[in-house]
Amino acid sequence: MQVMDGKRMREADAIALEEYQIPTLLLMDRAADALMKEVLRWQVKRVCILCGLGNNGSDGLALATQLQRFTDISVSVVMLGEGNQMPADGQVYYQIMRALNIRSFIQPGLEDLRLLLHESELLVDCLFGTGLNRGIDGLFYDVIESVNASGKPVISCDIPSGIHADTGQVLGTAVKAKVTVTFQNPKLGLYLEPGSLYCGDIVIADIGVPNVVMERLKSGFELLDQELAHRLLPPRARNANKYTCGTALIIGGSKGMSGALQMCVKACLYSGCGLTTYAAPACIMNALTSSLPQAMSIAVSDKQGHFDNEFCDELFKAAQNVDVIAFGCGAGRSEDVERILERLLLIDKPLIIDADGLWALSRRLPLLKKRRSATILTPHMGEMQRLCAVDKNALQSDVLRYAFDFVNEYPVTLVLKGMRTLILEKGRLRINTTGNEGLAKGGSGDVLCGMITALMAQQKQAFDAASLGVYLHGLAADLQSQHTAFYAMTANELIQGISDAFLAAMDE
Ligand SMILES: NC(=O)C1=CN([C@@H]2O[C@H](COP(=O)(O)OP(=O)(O)OC[C@H]3O[C@@H](n4cnc5c(N)ncnc54)[C@H](O)[C@@H]3O)[C@@H](O)[C@H]2O)[C@@H](O)CC1
Ligand SMILES: Nc1ncnc2c1ncn2[C@@H]1O[C@H](COP(=O)(O)OP(=O)(O)O)[C@@H](O)[C@H]1O
Ligand SMILES: [K+]
Repeated sequence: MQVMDGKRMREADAIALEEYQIPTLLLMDRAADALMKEVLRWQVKRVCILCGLGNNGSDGLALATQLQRFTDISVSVVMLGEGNQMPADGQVYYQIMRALNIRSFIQPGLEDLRLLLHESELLVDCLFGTGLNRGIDGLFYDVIESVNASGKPVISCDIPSGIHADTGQVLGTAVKAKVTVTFQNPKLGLYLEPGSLYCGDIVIADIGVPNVVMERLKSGFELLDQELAHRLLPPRARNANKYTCGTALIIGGSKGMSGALQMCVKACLYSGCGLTTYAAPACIMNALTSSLPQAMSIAVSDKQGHFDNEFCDELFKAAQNVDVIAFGCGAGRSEDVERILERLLLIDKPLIIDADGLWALSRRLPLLKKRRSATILTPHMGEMQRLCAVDKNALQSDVLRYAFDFVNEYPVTLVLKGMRTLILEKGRLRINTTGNEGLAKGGSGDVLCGMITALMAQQKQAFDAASLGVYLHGLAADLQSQHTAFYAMTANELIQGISDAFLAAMDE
């Protein structure tokens, strides 16, 4: 499923009209059908629809007429301007609404509005959609604040009003919805923070723009959902052997951080890698070997609890002989760790860099340009800030631009971790749909690194391996959360959930 920006959605509507003779009015009727379906699920008797002055508001008027014609729900409409200020299609529904005697309030005072919201059981937010293009103020601001203060459940039409469709930013204020019914294709802003925190559950409704139109408008943005994940699963032949399933070397750990490496290796073992070897400083080997009997190990002499670069010959020899290398989990920060990363970057093998490996990389970014094999980076927002050398606010307010700038400059697959993890390569973006707040604990990222390493060893396509790893990691958390409280979830539970995640993804 493609994810769209506002500009492409407008183009889609225009092409539907001009080349396929599909009038906007028909699309609006379908949009209103989809909204009505959602309203009916709430089993309420009194609904208030708040309408702005564009097509989003017109969808709201269309919904009002449908609810009046097809249900016994009592409908009230709040309009933030006169009927003749609406677009032509909206005026059609406005006239029907008048003829049907639907209760409507044009620019009501705030006290009246609050009373109306209070007596309603469900609100439908049709103030702004993809046309929002400046900060919200004046009456619109007060209305949105009143909607949020009412405590009533809200269904947003297309996108919560106040959220920018392309960036997910709040322009002044925004409606907090329980559900967003988004039309044709989901909008970027529904998945980027903070928009992702305002939209509630997302329902995607086909309103009848022909598929050929949407395919023509290739955005390069894709929703990482069950359908896609299923397609990305690496085949496992009946006559597979440990070598055909890929070999991986995972390098990491340091004094006090053996757990990070252990989680990463375990996740790799649980995710289908044929042969997994890990390399760690000798001082933590005892802590690892008994808990990782299925993996092979290389002990490297240590220097104050970290790898000693002088004694890494066996490690680099092994690195030459595996399909994939992962570096960083729990490796700590030292000059030797930086040296080791430098040497790994020169090896012509796929390389996954995580955690402290990303710290070392941030001081040696130009080396990425010399890479001849795939490189996957898995930063969280803090690590991304360091890689881009920007402050938190700048990154958060325009995360996609920074992420695309990065992959345009460096030949990498970028896994930008967060509530909705983003996977990027030049010109391509996938947005993950799995995962939950149970993952907000140390160790979750190490598990992800191990899973991506295993999938890379098996299918060798960095963008796909990274995407599938992110999807399954979130799905493992979602499935585990059916019987484990978010509070109680640790990397152990997550690893235990990997098998169920694979089974679910294998389901057609
Ligand atoms: N165009 C089409 O063919 C269809 C559009 N649809 C709906 O139309 C929406 C997009 O419609 P529009 O492009 O008319 O845009 P909107 O309905 O989002 O609103 C745009 C109007 O609000 C004004 N505006 C923008 N920001 C403002 C602000 N901060 N304060 C006050 N006024 C502001 C604009 O100048 C414009 O007049 C979609 O989200 C979707 O809900 C659907 O009806 C399906 C068909
Ligand atoms: N609230 C959340 N919702 C969804 N996923 C989350 C949430 N919090 C954390 N995660 C996921 O958990 C992982 C955490 O990674 P990271 O911050 O590197 O953890 P660690 O410190 O354990 O390595 C990422 O994959 C991230 O997407
Ligand atoms: K809206």
